[in-house]
Amino acid sequence: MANAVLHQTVGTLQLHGSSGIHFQGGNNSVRLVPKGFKVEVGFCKRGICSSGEKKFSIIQASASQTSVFYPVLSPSNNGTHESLKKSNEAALILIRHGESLWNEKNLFTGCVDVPLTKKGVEEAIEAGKRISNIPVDMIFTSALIRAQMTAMLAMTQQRRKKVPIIMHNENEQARVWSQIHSEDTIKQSIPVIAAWQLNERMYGELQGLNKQETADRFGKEKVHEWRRSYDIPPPNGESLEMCAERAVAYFKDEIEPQLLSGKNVMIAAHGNSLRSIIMYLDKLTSQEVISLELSTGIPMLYIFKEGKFIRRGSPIAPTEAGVYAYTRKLAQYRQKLDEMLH
Ligand SMILES: O=C(O)[C@@H](CO)OP(=O)(O)O
Repeated sequence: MANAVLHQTVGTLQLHGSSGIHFQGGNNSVRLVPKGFKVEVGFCKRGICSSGEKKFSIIQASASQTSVFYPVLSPSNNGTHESLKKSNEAALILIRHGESLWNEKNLFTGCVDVPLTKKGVEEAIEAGKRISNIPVDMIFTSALIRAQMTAMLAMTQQRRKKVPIIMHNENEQARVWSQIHSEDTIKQSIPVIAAWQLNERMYGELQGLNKQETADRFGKEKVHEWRRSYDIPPPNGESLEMCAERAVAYFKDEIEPQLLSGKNVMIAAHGNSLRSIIMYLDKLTSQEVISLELSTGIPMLYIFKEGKFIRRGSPIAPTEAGVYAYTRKLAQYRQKLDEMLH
C-alpha cells in the first residue's frame, strides 16, 4: 500500500510505495500522481489528499519542492528549452477557435457542440504556423469540439514535433486505460486538458437562433445588450460576468500554476470565455470589455514574467505582429532551433 507523508499542514507530500495517490484540489479536480514523485501542494487553498485509506487535509500550501502535477508534463531534456524555463518566464497563447458551421450560418452557438468549417480548419492551421516556433508544453481547451479541433490542427504546425495527447482523467478507468508506459514517449508528448469551464458562455434560449432574425424580432439594442453587456444575461443563459466566474477561476487555479512553473501554455477556447480571461489578464473594466472583440483563429501571445502578464499580440484586430515580438529568450530559442534544423 502506498504510504503518503504530509509534512506539517503546509508542505510537500512524498509518496513511497507501489501505487499512485490521488490529490484532490480546491476545485475538486482529481489527479493521479505516480510513485516516486514529490507533490507540491501549492495553489490549493483547501483540499484532500488520499493514499490508500489515509486522508489528509491541506489547509494552505505553498511548498517549494519539485512539482510534478502530471507525469507527462516533465519538461523535455532539450537544452534550449531548459534555458527558456530557467529565465523564469513563460509564454501564454490564447486562440479563439476557427470558424464553426454555426458561425458560418450566423447562429447563436454557446455550449452547442458544433465542428469547424473548412475555413475554420484553414484558420487553425494558419494560427499554428504563426506560433510554430513557440515550444508549447501544455494545452488547455474547452470541452467543445471546435476548440479541440483548433488546438490539434494548430499543433500540426509546431516545429518541435511533440504529440498533443488528450488527458482522460474523468474516472479511474479512463485514467488507467489511457496511461503511457514509456518515459521517452511521455517526453515527446504535450498534455491536452479539456475543461468545461473554458466552454463558450451558455447562451440559454438564444442557442440555435439566427442572430439577425433575433435582432429583427427583439430589436438591435436588446440583442446587443445580451451579446455584449457585462452583467445582463440572455434569457436563461450566462452573462459575461457569470462566464468569467468559472473561466477565470479555472485559469487562476489550473493554468497560472503551470505558467508559474515555467511551462508555455496554449489555451484554445471561445469568444466569450477568452474575453473574460483577457479582461482578467489586461485588467479591463466591465465597460472596456464590452468593446473587446476576438477574431476566429488568431493567436494572441502573452508573456508571463514575475507574476505579470505582458501582452505581445493584439486581441482587438488581426494585426498581431506582436505574436512575433519574441522576448529575448524566445528569440534565442528560435535561433537555436533554426541552427539545429538547418
Ligand atoms: O454564438 C456564440 O456562441 C458567440 C460566439 O460566436 O456569439 P457572440 O458573438 O454573440 O458572443
